[in-house]
Amino acid sequence: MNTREGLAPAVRSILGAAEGRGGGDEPLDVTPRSLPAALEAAEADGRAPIIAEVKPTSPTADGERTDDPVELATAMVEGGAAALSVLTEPEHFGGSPETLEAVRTAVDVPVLRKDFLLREAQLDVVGADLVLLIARFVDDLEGLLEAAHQRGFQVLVETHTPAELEAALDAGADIVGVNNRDLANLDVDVGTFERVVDSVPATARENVTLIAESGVESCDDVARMRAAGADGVLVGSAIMDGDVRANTERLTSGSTE
Ligand SMILES: O=C(O)c1ccccc1NCC(=O)[C@H](O)[C@H](O)COP(=O)(O)O
Repeated sequence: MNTREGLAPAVRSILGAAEGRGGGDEPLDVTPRSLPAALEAAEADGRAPIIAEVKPTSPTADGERTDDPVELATAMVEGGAAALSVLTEPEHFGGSPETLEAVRTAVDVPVLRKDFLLREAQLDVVGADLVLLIARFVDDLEGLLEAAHQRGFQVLVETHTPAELEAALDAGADIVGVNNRDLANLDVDVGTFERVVDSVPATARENVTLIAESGVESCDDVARMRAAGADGVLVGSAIMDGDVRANTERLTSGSTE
């Protein structure tokens, strides 16, 4: 573990649970749907490149959404989402590997497995088009990134600081997220993406797909992330809260109504 110092109790609890979770029996071999291609296709089609997240609950959410995750996911795709993110973390986010499997079967867009993966065997629990590795929490980022790539996964390496972004690029990440949510205290500041991306020379980010994560609520927020260099914008709460299809449509179409 990189460091747990100063982490919010909820995040310490998430990591404790992640350490105790097992893995798969043998290495998976996945054939992924391309995230960069899906983001580009959305743009070419006049849609903002949104990765919509099926997040039944979270430590910062009020209550839990109990409707069928496959119906939610399908509504997100009908609303124009370029890709989906599906929580598989069970204890704090109400997700499961089975949910991801069912969603991935039902849709034809790339699906990210959103979880707190710490060890190689945990990659082998369920197939997905991408897996998330959080730079702050993974001890051997380069090793786990390579292990995921060997299985065919695309990898979204999540960062929050300039140092983490540089470490992700040094480790060979080609899809990098900047989380506007600080996992130390769960505060959200949508200026984080701009500051972190600005701190790294443009040449270092060439050929890297950049994803802005968390705290995006409005079309103005989406436009702001895109102007700062985001190739895709990952949105959870603002889509999960209310009519999922209408919320996705609003953000992908850029409508301000
Ligand atoms: O969302 C949380 O409450 C949370 C708490 C502790 C660790 C991680 C958490 N979220 C992870 C995420 O990255 C978000 O689910 C994702 O970026 C979407 O964020 P949002 O659009 O703000 O729901």
